[in-house]
Parts: sequence; C-alpha cells; structure tokens
Amino acid sequence: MSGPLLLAVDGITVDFDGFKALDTFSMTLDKGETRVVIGPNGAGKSTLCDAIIGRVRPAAGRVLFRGEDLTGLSEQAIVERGICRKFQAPGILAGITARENVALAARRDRSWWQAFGKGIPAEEQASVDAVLERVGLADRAEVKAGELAHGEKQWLEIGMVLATGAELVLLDEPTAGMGPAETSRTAELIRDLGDTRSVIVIDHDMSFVEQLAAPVTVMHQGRFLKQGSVEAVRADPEVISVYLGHSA
Ligand SMILES: Nc1ncnc2c1ncn2[C@@H]1O[C@H](COP(=O)(O)OP(=O)(O)OP(=O)(O)O)[C@@H](O)[C@H]1O
Repeated sequence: MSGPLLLAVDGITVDFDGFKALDTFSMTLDKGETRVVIGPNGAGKSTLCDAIIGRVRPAAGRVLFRGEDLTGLSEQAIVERGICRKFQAPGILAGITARENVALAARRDRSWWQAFGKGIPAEEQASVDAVLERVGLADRAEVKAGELAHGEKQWLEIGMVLATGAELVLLDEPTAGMGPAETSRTAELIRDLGDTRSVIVIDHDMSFVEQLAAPVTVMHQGRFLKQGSVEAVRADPEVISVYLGHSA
C-alpha cells in the first residue's frame, strides 16, 4: 500500500556533450510504492538512477526526496538521506561470509572493520539475521559470499541495501543473468519489500516485470512515454512500437 509523496523527479535533463540521455523527464513515487521502469536499450533508465543518487548532475530540473531538493548534494549526502542503489554487478566482498557482508553494510561508520576479527556486535546480530531471513539466505549465512550461487549473490546484495536502512531502494536489473526459478524468487523478494520500503526496479525482462505486479513507467529516448499497469502498457500501441515490438 502506498502513502504520501516520497520522490519527485521534476523535469530533469541530463546532457552528455549535447546528447540528452534524459530529456525533461518527470515521475513521482509514493511512500511504500514499488515502481518498475522499463524502456529499450539506451532509454535512459540507468541515467535516471544516476541522477537520483547524485552520480550525474542534471542540466535542468530537480529531484525532490521527502520534499527536499537533492540537486547539488553529493552522492554520500543523498545516501545518508535514505536512498540506496543496487547495481547490476554485485558489490559484495567475496572473502567474507554472507552474514559479515550484511553486517558491514549495516554499519555507516565502518570503523569496526579494523576490529572485524572480534565478530559482529551482539546488539547487531538480530537485525543482520532478520535481513538474511528476509532475502532467504538464513541457512547460507556462514558461507563465503564468493561461494554463493549467482542468484544468491544478487539476493545478498539486496540484503545489503536493506541493511543500510534506506527508505528508497533503486534496483538496476536485479535479475541479470538469472534463470526462471531465480527470477521468480527475486520477484517474490521484491514484492515482499513493498510493506516497508519504496522501490524502483529497472528491468528488461517482461516475465519478471509481470511477476512484480507493480505499476510500470515506460521511458523512451530519455523521455517519459507511458505509465500504467503491466497489462495496460503491454497493450499500448506506442509502447509496443518503441519497446515491446523490439523485444518480442
Ligand atoms: N557517461 C556517458 N557519456 C555519454 N553518453 C552516455 C553516458 N552514459 C550514458 N550515455 C548514453 O545515454 C543513453 C542512455 O543510457 P542509459 O544507460 O541510461 O540507458 P538505459 O535505458 O539504462 O539502457 P540499457 O537498458 O541498455 O542499460 C545511452 O545512449 C548511452 O549511450
């Protein structure tokens, strides 16, 4: 269930040497909402995430989070305000366990890294365990992250994003390289996040998008094209011609 307005992307343009990767693009997201963003290759989806998280600077427009204008803030400052992004490539540390990765992500100051051999502070164990449970890795907690299966690594990274406590989670192609069973499990996991987090998911895979059962925003050439249910966008002639027609 969604609540009041959380994020407003307000007419942003991102210009790479005269090429507009985003062109006066706008969208809003309510608290607790899950939104899927789709579009053909080069539509500007990753650039949208970059602009929200402060990795690229829009030439025009604003991004408002809980009413605050994020324009001009550093990526670190934006993360501190409660937005966290999971990239396509996992950012886990292979040589430590799944549990230790989650514990590390939960720590903002990271100063305890030097004292890592002493283990995870007792008061943090419960929240780390809760995250591992949530992403279905409770029984894999003591496995070195590098030894996890591909899908498990992706779920671990989603767990690490959750452990940061971020209110808004950006997931860029979370099912990249997954088979159908792992993809379904990922959809289930993301649907479960909906009760506590707001989520923007970028993906190409329409069977995954269908399983998410969330409203879809369609981008094309850096612009907003359509928004609606999966069924509505799939049936939309404009969407079919720019996107679905190409991927069918
Ligand atoms: N740093 C950059 N410099 C120049 N052009 C860029 C840069 N980053 C992205 N682009 C271009 O901007 C456009 C949008 O890229 P973006 O990666 O946001 O698209 P996308 O929708 O995420 O695509 P894909 O589905 O292939 O990941 C593309 O044409 C890309 O080549």
